[in-house]
Amino acid sequence: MKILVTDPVADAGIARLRDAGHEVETAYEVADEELLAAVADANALIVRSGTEVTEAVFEAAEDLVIVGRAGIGVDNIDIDAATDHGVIVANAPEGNVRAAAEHSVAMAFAAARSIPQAHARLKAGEWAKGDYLGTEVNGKTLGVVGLGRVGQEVAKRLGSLGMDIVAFDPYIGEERAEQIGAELVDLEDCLARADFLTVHTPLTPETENMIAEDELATMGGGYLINCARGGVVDEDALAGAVESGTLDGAAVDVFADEPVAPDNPLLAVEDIVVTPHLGASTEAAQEYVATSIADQILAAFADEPVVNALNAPSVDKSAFPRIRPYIDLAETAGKVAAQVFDDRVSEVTVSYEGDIAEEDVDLVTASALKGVFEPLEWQVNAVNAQKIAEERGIDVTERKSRQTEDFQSLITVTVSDGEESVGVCGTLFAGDDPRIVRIDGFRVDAIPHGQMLVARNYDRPGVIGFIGTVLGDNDINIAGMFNARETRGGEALTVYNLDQPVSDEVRATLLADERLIDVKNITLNGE
Ligand SMILES: NC(=O)C1=CN([C@@H]2O[C@H](COP(=O)(O)OP(=O)(O)OC[C@H]3O[C@@H](n4cnc5c(N)ncnc54)[C@H](O)[C@@H]3O)[C@@H](O)[C@H]2O)C=CC1
Ligand SMILES: O=C(O)C(=O)COP(=O)(O)O
Repeated sequence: MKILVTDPVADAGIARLRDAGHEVETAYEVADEELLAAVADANALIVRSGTEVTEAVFEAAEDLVIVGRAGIGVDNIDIDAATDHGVIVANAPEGNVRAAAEHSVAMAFAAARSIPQAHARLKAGEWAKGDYLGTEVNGKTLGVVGLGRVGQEVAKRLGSLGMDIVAFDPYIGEERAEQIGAELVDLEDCLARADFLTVHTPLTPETENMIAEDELATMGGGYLINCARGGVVDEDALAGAVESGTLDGAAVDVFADEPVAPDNPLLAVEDIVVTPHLGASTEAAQEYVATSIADQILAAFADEPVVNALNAPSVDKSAFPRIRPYIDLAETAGKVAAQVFDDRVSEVTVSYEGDIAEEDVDLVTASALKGVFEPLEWQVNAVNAQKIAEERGIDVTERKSRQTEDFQSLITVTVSDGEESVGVCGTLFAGDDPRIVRIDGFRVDAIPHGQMLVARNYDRPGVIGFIGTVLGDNDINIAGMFNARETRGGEALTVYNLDQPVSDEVRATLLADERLIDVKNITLNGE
């Protein structure tokens, strides 16, 4: 497999991929056509914040399985487009949290004690001791906007240095805030009370420019620190507020456009400390995020759970071995159901009975949908199956029951057009041997494999012989068969394993016999 890396990541991550036998290619600072050309034959792409992963990238990269973000923020990745193209997007949300928190604390001190400004003057030979009178954090109030992973670590660190903590985060519980000693308040209160305001939200349509002129005026003094994302704080407004003395200073690590343009207003203001997006740039953080992304890419290649996938059903790693065989079984049952039904599907029900009903089955249901949709020739995988169902107005229902009649675990995929329906039940013999045990109510025992034929016929003497003769005359070898009937002389269903598919012509010959009701080719993988 080929992995393209377009932002610098730690060697340890690259080595892990190469050691697993994959080809890793680096192409830094590529964009537009160059990026599209580089990614065209890639199976995985690794980025940090420097690469814009747009819809065009997913269109150009037909074999792409996963985009790994070696870090947290994914605002540079079009996740909807990834989902549409069935590509997993995963990040490494833990590895650089401490690095980002420490940098935020460092930036608070840098701004409050004018460290970079004093440093520059001293290096230039000037002893400007009298020009700097700093602010202590001890006894002051820290306002945290976004009390997530990084925000909490900053709160803990600055709390231990004697600061009172107020926080604005509509999506965090009181209890969690209390545990770290933060008082949850509304944004207005947070701004008004903060001597230091530190921003730690992701960049989303909701947070874009959430701190602008009015909000800075509400602060009315103190320091603003932004080590989250440029674009959350309005750059012109911040430059203006510090320049005019509305704020005492600011420290900014992230910018709306990176690399930052020389005429960015924040660069021109003496009391704004800036760093070039260094929050995650520590050895430990980079090693952690690079190896975490490498592991997730290897998992994706092996069809194993991708632990930090942002657009795919997740599953607990320890539970995965238990559900793994059911993922394939559900896909098979879905494929058989769709091919036997052969009509417009508007409803899909996936039912779980027995032991499997106790598991987290999101991935199994997605796999069943993949099976249902695949014969219809849509580009489907477990990442986009649910979304495709939604977009096409197909109702998906999941049912679970711990009770089961005959099997330890049973999965039934039922497809319907709102009136007619076909259900296909699958189970695992001896824990890993897949069997189809019911098709449209008929009890069968079919090994789902390769090319199959499902024939519906009236239970009359000679029918099976007739089918065998027609197949034989046409050089189609029967590898196995199973016949089931409702009642003597009633309807019957026969499942054949064949060595090759039945042509339309042969099908027509079979259907010309009045004893036959229907004949369906079923194509599965695994030949
Ligand atoms: N400068 C750097 O190098 C680094 C920057 N980051 C950035 O720091 C930010 C925070 O990262 P994490 O803490 O890991 O994310 P997180 O997802 O753990 O926390 C974000 C918090 O923001 C809150 N939030 C979302 N919308 C909000 C809104 N409208 N108002 C108030 N709060 C809101 C969420 O509820 C959540 O608690 C991200 O933007 C990330 O990209 C992270 C690491 C390094
Ligand atoms: O992880 C994040 O969100 C960061 O902002 C770090 O960005 P970087 O990997 O240094 O480009």
